[in-house]
Amino acid sequence: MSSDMQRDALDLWQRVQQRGPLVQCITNYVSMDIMANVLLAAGMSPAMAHSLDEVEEFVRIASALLINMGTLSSDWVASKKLAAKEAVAVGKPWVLDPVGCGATSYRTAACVAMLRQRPAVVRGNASEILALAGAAADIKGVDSTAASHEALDAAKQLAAANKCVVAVSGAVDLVTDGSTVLEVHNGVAMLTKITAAGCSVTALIAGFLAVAQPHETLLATAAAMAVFGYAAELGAAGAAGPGSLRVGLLDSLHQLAGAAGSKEGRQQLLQGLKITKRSCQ
Ligand SMILES: Nc1ncnc2c1ncn2[C@@H]1O[C@H](COP(=O)(O)OP(=O)(O)OP(=O)(O)O)[C@@H](O)[C@H]1O
Ligand SMILES: Cc1ncsc1CCO
Ligand SMILES: [Mg+2]
Repeated sequence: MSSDMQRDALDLWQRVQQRGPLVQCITNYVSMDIMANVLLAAGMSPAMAHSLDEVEEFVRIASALLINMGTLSSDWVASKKLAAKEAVAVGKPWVLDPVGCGATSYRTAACVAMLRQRPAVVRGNASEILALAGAAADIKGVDSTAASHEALDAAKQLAAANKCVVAVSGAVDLVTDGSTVLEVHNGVAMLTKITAAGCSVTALIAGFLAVAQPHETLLATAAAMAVFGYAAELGAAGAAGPGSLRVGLLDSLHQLAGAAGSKEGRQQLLQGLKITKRSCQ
């Protein structure tokens, strides 16, 4: 059975396929390859551009911007701040991935400083979102030690205080604007064994925002997470482990990009995308 939310998510995915947004990624050394491949398989155009000398000009030609705090260093922080400021100035949506927030004081402070640059969406794992909200949080480097629901109050507080959407990834992804909470029930646990799966889904969110109206930000974020998780489910069907899941995920994303163009494909997507409104907000 499909709901209005499934249909709206499908509509956004079709818009992504029609427009093929250019997503500028200021990311980390680990995620560059898989992130670019995820965006390409999803029908978008990735560009990894982080030099202080060109970030502002690049933001102006991009459809949306992703800023990721992995493999952090001070020169990159300067680029990230400049790019975020330009994105806000020219009205391009930008998305923050606070990788490893809470692991060191330097990283936490850098993530909090980026939060002040007005991202449209923040997507992190539960430990990262707890730390970003200033809650006592444990994190194992860049890996979460908490479940998504444990970070729901922190996510709602962050979203309300910063007028943005906050997404917490996990077994169930939670997406909130501070009042409404959407749940995404797609994905497979083995995704946590592929490095930068979370980084890649955050880049996908940026691409969805490029084709969404500002009032659609909450659903566009959930839709990106649902498409990614559903592709992982399809890719996991024939996978022997994380290596073949990584390949299967890319192949399935490409299949779902094509599916947006046929009646049977759209039916498959309506059945596969599992987005619901959380009843107990
Ligand atoms: N137990 C699980 N079951 C199903 N899907 C999961 C599970 N845990 C995570 N996922 C999915 O895996 C993806 C990555 O989420 P995760 O929380 O692992 O991100 P992350 O910690 O930021 O990853 P990374 O730092 O490696 O990029 C998301 O799409 C999420 O829905
Ligand atoms: C493993 C790792 N270390 C810094 S960034 C990154 C990618 C997953 O977040
Ligand atoms: Mg991460």
